[in-house]
Amino acid sequence: MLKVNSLTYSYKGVKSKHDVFKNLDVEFGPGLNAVLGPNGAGKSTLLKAIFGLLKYEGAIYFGTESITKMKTDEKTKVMSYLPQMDIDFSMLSVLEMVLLGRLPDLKQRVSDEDLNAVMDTLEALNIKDLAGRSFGELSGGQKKLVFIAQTLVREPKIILLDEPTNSLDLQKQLELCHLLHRIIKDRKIDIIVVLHDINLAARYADHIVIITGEGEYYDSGSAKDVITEKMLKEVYGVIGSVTLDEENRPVISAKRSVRDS
Ligand SMILES: Nc1ncnc2c1ncn2[C@@H]1O[C@H](COP(=O)(O)OP(=O)(O)OP(=O)(O)O)[C@@H](O)[C@H]1O
Repeated sequence: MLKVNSLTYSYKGVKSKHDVFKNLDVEFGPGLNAVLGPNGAGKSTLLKAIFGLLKYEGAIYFGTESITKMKTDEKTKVMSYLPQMDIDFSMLSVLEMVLLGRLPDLKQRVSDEDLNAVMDTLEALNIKDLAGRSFGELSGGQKKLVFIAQTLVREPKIILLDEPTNSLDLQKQLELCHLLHRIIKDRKIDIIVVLHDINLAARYADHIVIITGEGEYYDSGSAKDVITEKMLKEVYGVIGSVTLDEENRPVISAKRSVRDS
């Protein structure tokens, strides 16, 4: 699976430089990986680095292959990526938007295989009825599901999703996590997902990576091992309790910020 070795990255502006990571080491596990951490920790930056959108120091490996050294077209075959920021308007239909997800493999003519893959993905996300609608007219949550479909319609080895549950209602959040599990099982791929909902991560993730507000590695492992009252306080600055549900998964109840006495 993916391994990040000694990742160092700073955003360089015209006047200033913002250090995000200094020698960050992270190892992901098989299946569904959740990346947790407070605002500004560097979660999106980590996904961008993995997908090759940033010039960083360090090395990222997929098994024994160096992702850092891969050419862009090789990288897009191995991975697909859903960024946090989506475009909001497009004249394309939902079907055409999702078809764009297969762009790296598309021939001059769209094949039945491409169309079937699009319709199967729309069906899996329960949005087949939107196929003919214009993307620009959809609600925020429906647009999000279309972008998720665009990411899933290809068949890469790794899928990177930055806050995919944002703007989805509760039922769709749960259905999406369930679907990700099904995809992992059916296609034998690995998924890395940035989440803010700790309970959702605890319920669905096979492996959790926690980054501090300073962009440092804090902990990783099973939900039961890493989601603790100590972690909530040290990483999120929150006083809360952690209990185990009937499936032995941690459930957090946040009580107050450490800043509020
Ligand atoms: N283009 C940029 N130029 C300068 N600084 C940036 C840029 N993008 C992000 N940053 C800074 O880098 C740090 C990490 O940002 P990043 O978006 O990776 O955090 P995050 O953990 O994904 O946050 P959030 O949970 O709020 O989405 C933040 O301090 C942010 O202000």
